[in-house]
Amino acid sequence: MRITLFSSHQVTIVKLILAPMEGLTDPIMRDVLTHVGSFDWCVTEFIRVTDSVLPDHVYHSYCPELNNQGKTAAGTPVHVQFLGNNPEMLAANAVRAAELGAPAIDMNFGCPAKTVNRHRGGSVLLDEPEVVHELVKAVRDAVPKHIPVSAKMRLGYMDRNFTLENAHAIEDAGAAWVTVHARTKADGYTPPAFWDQLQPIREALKINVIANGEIWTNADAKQCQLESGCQDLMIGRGAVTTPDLTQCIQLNMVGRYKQWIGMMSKHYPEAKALWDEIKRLKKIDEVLEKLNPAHF
Ligand SMILES: Cc1cc2nc3c(=O)[nH]c(=O)nc-3n(C[C@H](O)[C@H](O)[C@H](O)COP(=O)(O)O)c2cc1C
Repeated sequence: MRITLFSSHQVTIVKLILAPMEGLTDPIMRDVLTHVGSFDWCVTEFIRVTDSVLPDHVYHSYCPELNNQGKTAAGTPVHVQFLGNNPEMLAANAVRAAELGAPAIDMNFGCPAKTVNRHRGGSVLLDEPEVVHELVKAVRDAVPKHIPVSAKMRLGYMDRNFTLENAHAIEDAGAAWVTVHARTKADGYTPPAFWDQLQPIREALKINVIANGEIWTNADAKQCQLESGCQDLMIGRGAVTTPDLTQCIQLNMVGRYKQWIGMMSKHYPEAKALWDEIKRLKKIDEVLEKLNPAHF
C-alpha cells in the first residue's frame, strides 16, 4: 500500500506475504492464518510439473481457493506456485491455472529437497541462470498480461556465485517481482539468514525484491528491513508460530510513521494531513482496531 501526499514524499506501507510451505501452509492453514493475520497475499505449496498439463482436480486440491475467485475465505489472494524445468509444460500449466482463476503465478527456484533437485527442479536450477531465465520467460510469455508472474529464489545452490545473475535472469524474463530467501541451498534452514545479502540484489534490480527468511518477531522484521533495504516481507514459519505477527509488524510500522510524521510536522503543516490520510485507509483502521495495545 503506497500513499503520496506531497509530490516529493511517498510513504510505503509494508506488504506482508504468507510463504508457501509444503505440508504446512496448505489450504486449511491458509484459511486459518488469513483469518487471524493480515497478509497481502499467500502462495500455494509448489505444484510439480513434469511432462503433462495437470488435470483440474489437482489445481483444485492444491488451491481450492480457485472456487472463490482465487481468494481465501478471508479475502486474501492466493498465488499458484509451480516447480519444474520443462518450459513448455510450465507455460501450459500456468495458462491453465490462470484460466481456472489464479490471480498470479509464482515459480519455485528455492526447494532444497534432494529428490526435487535430483530431477533438476527447485534450487539446483540456480546454478543455471540461463535456464531460470528461459523458464520464467516461457511462463511470462504464455500467461495473459494482466496476471503477474513472479519467482522465489534462494541466494544460490551450493554458493552465491550466481546470485545477481539469477535475479537479473528473473527480472529480464519479465517477472513482476522476486522473493529471495536469504540463504543458499547449502545453508539449508540453519540460522542466520543473510539479510544483508539482499541489499545488492535490491540495488541491482528495478522490480520489487521481497525479503524472506528467519522473521519470527517484530524486531526481526525491522532488522531484516534495515539490513536488506527491502520494505516487503514474506513470512513462513514465524506466521505459523505467531499467527498475529503481521498485526504486530503493521502496528509497529504505524508507530514508526507516527514518529516520523511527528518529526515532519515541525517543518511541514501538511504532515498532519498525511497522518489523517493514513488513518482513513481501511486496512490500517482494521489493523488498529484488531490490535491488542499490549503488543505495542
Ligand atoms: C516445511 C516447509 C515447506 C516449504 N515448502 C515450500 C514450497 O512449497 N515452496 C517454496 O517456494 N518454498 C517453500 N519453503 C520455503 C519457505 O517458503 C521459506 O522460504 C522458508 O521457510 C524461509 O522463511 P521463514 O524463515 O519465514 O520460514 C518451505 C519451507 C518449509 C519450512
